[in-house]
Amino acid sequence: MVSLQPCDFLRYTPLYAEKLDTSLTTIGDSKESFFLGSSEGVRGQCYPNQWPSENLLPSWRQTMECYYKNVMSVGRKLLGLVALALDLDEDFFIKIGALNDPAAVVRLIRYPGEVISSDVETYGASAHSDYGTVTLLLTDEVPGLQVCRDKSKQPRTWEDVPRLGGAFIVNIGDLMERWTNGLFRSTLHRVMPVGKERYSVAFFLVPNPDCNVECLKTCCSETSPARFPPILAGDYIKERFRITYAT
Ligand SMILES: O=C(O)CCC(=O)C(=O)O
Ligand SMILES: [Fe+2]
Repeated sequence: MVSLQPCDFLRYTPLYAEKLDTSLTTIGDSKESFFLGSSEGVRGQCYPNQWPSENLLPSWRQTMECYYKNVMSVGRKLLGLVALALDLDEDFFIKIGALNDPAAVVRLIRYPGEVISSDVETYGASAHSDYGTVTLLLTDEVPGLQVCRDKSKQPRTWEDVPRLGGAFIVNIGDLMERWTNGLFRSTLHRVMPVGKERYSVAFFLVPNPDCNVECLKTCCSETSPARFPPILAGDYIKERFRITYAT
């Protein structure tokens, strides 16, 4: 069994390395990407980012570190709003330590314009939901992103997600679905190839690996018992990554 450590993710991932829809028997997703984590805290020291040389990309490191800090601050605020919506204190997720040293990552993604062959079923990103709490996504003007509003219904219907200038697209992640007992359903989405190069920047707000994700008290009752057993965020994420890169 492959044992992936958090540091293994902070790197470049080549085309077809990942298959987000693990039920597919086709080749991997047609995208390449670069992952960046926090430069601060214990995590930043234990799992340093891999920076390209300053000569090659002047100021890139500072730009990305600044982006990471700012998007993290938006993510924290958003989790405060989620907590309020769930009848919890605004700082609930802070108080339980979910964001003490979070394993949140920024992912810079490039989808190539050309398709390898029209006979092969390929996706930029095959159907999936993100693993963490919420995802804040920025895209360029190239279409391709689609959402399935009702993931329990077959056959699935997909809708294009338009880009809104100056706004983030927000996805609910699977850990949030577990925390809320399905009240906040994780967003099933995919990226279709449209024959044009496309870029996006995703921020996956993943909590501390040692954070115990168990049904929130405001989300279960005698008539609506917890549907998911408690799990450590780190164990959950590691397993999802393992499957995504193994198939
Ligand atoms: O590129 C996009 O618009 C979406 C990317 C995505 O869903 C992901 O990386 O999880
Ligand atoms: Fe995604």
